[in-house]
Amino acid sequence: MKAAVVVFPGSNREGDMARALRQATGRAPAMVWHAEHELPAGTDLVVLPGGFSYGDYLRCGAIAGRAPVMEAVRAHAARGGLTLGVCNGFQILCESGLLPGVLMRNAGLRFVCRMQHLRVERADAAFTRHYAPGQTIEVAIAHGEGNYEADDETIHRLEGEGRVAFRYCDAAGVVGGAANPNGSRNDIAGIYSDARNVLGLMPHPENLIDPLVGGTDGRALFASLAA
Ligand SMILES: NC(=O)CC[C@H](N)C(=O)O
Repeated sequence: MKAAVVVFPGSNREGDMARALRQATGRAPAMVWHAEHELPAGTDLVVLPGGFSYGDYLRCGAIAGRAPVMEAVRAHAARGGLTLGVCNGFQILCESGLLPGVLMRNAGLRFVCRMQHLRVERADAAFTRHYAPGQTIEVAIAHGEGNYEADDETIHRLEGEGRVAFRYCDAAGVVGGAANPNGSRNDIAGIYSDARNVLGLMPHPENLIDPLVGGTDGRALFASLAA
């Protein structure tokens, strides 16, 4: 597994992401600056990490979605290449058109930083095969604009095609209500592209890979990719 992590001005989770990838794959990912026009030859997995790319100006991910490197990321995804966007990376995937919908300001208009339970909606994608379908996991969230919104037709299509990857839930696995930290439609925490080779999610699995820092529920995502 050859992974590449794209770094934008203002990214801040690229180190955490690189560590999680190294733990799972046994090799350090390539770090690719946003101004590049190409990905390293033989890249299997492209990761857009979390952070505050371009200072979150305009709207989180809006400028990064148009960065020079995104042409190569788009071509990689179009070839069926695995592409993962976490938090700001999810926002960038939506802003670049690689995933439908948009991440708006959290419904409570506050930055939310806390532990959060998620329900794994399916475990047959390249990103989730080391989880069990319906499994409840606990990871971290840290975002100001995580409120997933799309038009009704898009939501129906995502639901109908089984493209919701993770939903916000409580410790018992119950979805909805106060367990939704940001107002996302249908409690959506992450979605797949139509071919399921692109995954965007707001929570941070890369921060839950070591018992020393609170848990290991994020590990299975990276183990799935490395398998
Ligand atoms: N941790 C992150 O990637 C944060 C994403 C974005 N800056 C937000 O606040 O919504």
